[in-house]
Amino acid sequence: MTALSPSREAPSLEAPSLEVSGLAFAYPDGHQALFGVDLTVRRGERVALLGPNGAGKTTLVLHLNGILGGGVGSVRVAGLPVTKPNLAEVRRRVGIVFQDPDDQLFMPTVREDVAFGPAAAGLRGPELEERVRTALERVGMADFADRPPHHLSFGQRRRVAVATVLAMEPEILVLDEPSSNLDPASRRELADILRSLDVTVLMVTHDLPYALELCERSVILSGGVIAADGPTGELLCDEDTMRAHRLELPFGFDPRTVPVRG
Ligand SMILES: Nc1ncnc2c1ncn2[C@@H]1O[C@H](COP(=O)(O)OP(=O)(O)OP(=O)(O)O)[C@@H](O)[C@H]1O
Repeated sequence: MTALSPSREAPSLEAPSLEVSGLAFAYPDGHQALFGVDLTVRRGERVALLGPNGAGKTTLVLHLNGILGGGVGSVRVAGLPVTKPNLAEVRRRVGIVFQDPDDQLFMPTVREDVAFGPAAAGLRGPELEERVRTALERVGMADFADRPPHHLSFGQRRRVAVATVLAMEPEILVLDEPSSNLDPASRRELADILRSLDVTVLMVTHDLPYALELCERSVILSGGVIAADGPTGELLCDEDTMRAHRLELPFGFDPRTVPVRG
């Protein structure tokens, strides 16, 4: 891996990608959104973060790269505590793909959007070009490098948004509703891309079949606490747990009959 800056601290290879310990957080208006969340995600795992509306999923995700902070407890990314002095390195290690790709794409061309993060971190010349090319190839968008992002379809823009994050060579890729607004073919293609990546993934989703397809493990966050954590297939078959946390499978979908791909 190319060093982006001389001061960059190497991630600990022994540490889990993500360690959240006792995280409790109230918004400034006093609303308590998290009540002591413990979550460990090991290197290379793909984990779905499930839960009803208002459960605290976004609040938790915004703590992973320090957009929110100041509560109780701790978050570590590859061993590095998420604290103010570490924010630049934490934000390189935690790549968040937001639900709306237009929140992440703002440059005149796809190439410039994907280059933006690594260039801001100091990468230049052939190394930067190589980083951009690799990231776009990984999402199947190499032929679109010179196009303006706003000329692309929604599904293509989402792939480019994933590439902007991959270009930073993150420790963990966090995706917020990655399957939303995608047609069935784009949904499947994105699943194939995510499955092919050699990176830890935490995926926030209400799309339970997508969670089953992509993530061997799921965590249910409900009422600001982790209510369940286990193999996705088992959780989705646990009718009491599903009902208790307002999780519903699509009509006719039977998780017992879906083969889980590695
Ligand atoms: N800026 C804010 N100020 C006060 N309360 C907030 C704020 N943002 C979110 N909340 C509250 O915190 C709780 C958790 O919200 P959060 O957005 O984290 O849930 P979520 O699980 O991501 O929900 P959804 O599935 O609907 O996206 C909710 O009760 C919400 O109303």
